[in-house]
Amino acid sequence: MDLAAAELAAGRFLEALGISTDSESLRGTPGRMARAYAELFSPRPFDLTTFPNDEGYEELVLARGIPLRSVCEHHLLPFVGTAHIGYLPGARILGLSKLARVLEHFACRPQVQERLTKQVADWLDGNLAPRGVGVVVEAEHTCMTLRGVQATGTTTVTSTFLGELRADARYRAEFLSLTGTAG
Ligand SMILES: Nc1nc2c(ncn2[C@@H]2O[C@H](COP(=O)(O)OP(=O)(O)OP(=O)(O)O)[C@@H](O)[C@H]2O)c(=O)[nH]1
Ligand SMILES: [Zn+2]
Repeated sequence: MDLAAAELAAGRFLEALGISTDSESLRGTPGRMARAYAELFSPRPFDLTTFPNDEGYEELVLARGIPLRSVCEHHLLPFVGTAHIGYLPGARILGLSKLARVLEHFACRPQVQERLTKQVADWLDGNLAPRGVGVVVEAEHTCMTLRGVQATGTTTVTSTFLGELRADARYRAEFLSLTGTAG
């Protein structure tokens, strides 16, 4: 990332939109814009901490209501909401915080909600080798609610189910019921 170049470009962007940055209050705005977007596009590294599933726990492990913030790649406006991420353990279980960290990892980039949902599910599937994975994301896209069609209050729901959570309707129903997304 080149923050100085981003600040220069942000200043030119505002100028082109007829927004003067001459006042004391706006003087630092191009720099703040550059730093704000840099922050939104900088995922924090994390360790994949897993433990042996010594007890042979076979049921759903589910983190509900994980806060989500990302940026839509079409308008670079935020979308915010919650994600529910769960898996059916195989030989290993995952450190619980990592479910939120995986989400953050894929959210910190220009995104579309469908891809984000699938990337989280595929990452868990590939790195943890669980028997099944489920990811449901509910988010408000400000490009759709604050501007454009201005569909205030609309939320978008996306989901990906893999393995036994895809194949076995009982597990999927349990996931949807526990997350309150069964409809
Ligand atoms: N599928 C999908 N679309 C998204 C997402 N975030 C934003 N969009 C949509 O991306 C589309 C871009 O459409 P365009 O017609 O190129 O842009 P636009 O003229 O600003 O469209 P309007 O928002 O309808 O005014 C819009 O329909 C947005 O709602 C997302 O996560 N997934
Ligand atoms: Zn958008």
